[in-house]
Amino acid sequence: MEAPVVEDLPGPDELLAESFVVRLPMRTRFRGITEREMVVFRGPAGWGEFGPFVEYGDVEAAAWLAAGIEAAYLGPPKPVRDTVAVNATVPAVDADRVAEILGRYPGATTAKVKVAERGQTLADDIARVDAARDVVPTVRVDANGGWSVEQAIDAIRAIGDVEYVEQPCATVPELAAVRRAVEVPIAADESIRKADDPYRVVAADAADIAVVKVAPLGGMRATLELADTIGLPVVVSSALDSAVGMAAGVAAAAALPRLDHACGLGTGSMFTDDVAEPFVPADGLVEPRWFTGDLPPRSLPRADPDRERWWRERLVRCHAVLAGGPAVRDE
Ligand SMILES: O=C(O)CCC(=O)c1ccccc1C(=O)O
Ligand SMILES: [Mg+2]
Repeated sequence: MEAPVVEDLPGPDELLAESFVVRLPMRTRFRGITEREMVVFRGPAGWGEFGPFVEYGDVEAAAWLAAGIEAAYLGPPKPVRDTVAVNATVPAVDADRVAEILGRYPGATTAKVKVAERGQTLADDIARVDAARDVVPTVRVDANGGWSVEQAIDAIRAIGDVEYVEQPCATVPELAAVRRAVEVPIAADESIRKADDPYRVVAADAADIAVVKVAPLGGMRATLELADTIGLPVVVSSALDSAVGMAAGVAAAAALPRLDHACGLGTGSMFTDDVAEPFVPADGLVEPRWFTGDLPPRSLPRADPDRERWWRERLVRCHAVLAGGPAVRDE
């Protein structure tokens, strides 16, 4: 794990002093989940989020805590733009639901459509992508590593023209093989977000675009640093963050010297409730906002008490990882 992002790592009690464990129900199943839980906590620079997916081990999850601490203690980096274009995100739903989902992203001209979902067929993917093409001019797809090289090549040819294909296969060599075989640009997501070495993607010529997510990369500044050194155009995307985590994603996107693609920062509309006013696009754009004041406490969607305990204990363990305590590894 990298060095802590703030000079003096605040203690776990301080992080939890003004914090809430929240549960955000989702409108539509996404990535196999129907609700998100996370901790939001307040520091001198505003609110930060700690919401690693529940299956992540403590070492991987510690990067998410580093990102939350950066938000709460350092605040956002200096922006270079006032607005960030966002894509609509379409889960692996039936084609007849696509228009309704796209309706939650007012003015968005780019849709990211999930494909290669287990239990579905290529025909389902094509129908879903075509339904999105009926509504927006630009469509990208995200397979989340669900295809073999052969399947990816066949599917990409069958799906036809798209802006790019995100993570068609699970591994870097597979991405490189697909990229050599097709004309369509390839974006790397998991190969950056979950990799020991995100630069392997570049060394292997495996991608045209890097998808970057602030929380798993350990913060806004770490994301800007990666974007600066990786030598690929980047797309900043959410990790299904609450409005507090989204603020950090939007802030990172707003601070990038160069940003050519719509970002995956519109997922606030997937929740039926949020910890603060969500980032809903207007004309396909979101504006940076930073949460420093009181969050509306009575309307906060709180998690069950046993889940609260689980999250607080998890935060304390991840804090120990950041503090460089006894060496721990995820299996
Ligand atoms: O990029 C987007 O449009 C939304 C974010 C998204 O798809 C996502 C959200 C949480 C976890 C993984 C992913 C992903 O890109 O695979
Ligand atoms: Mg992805």
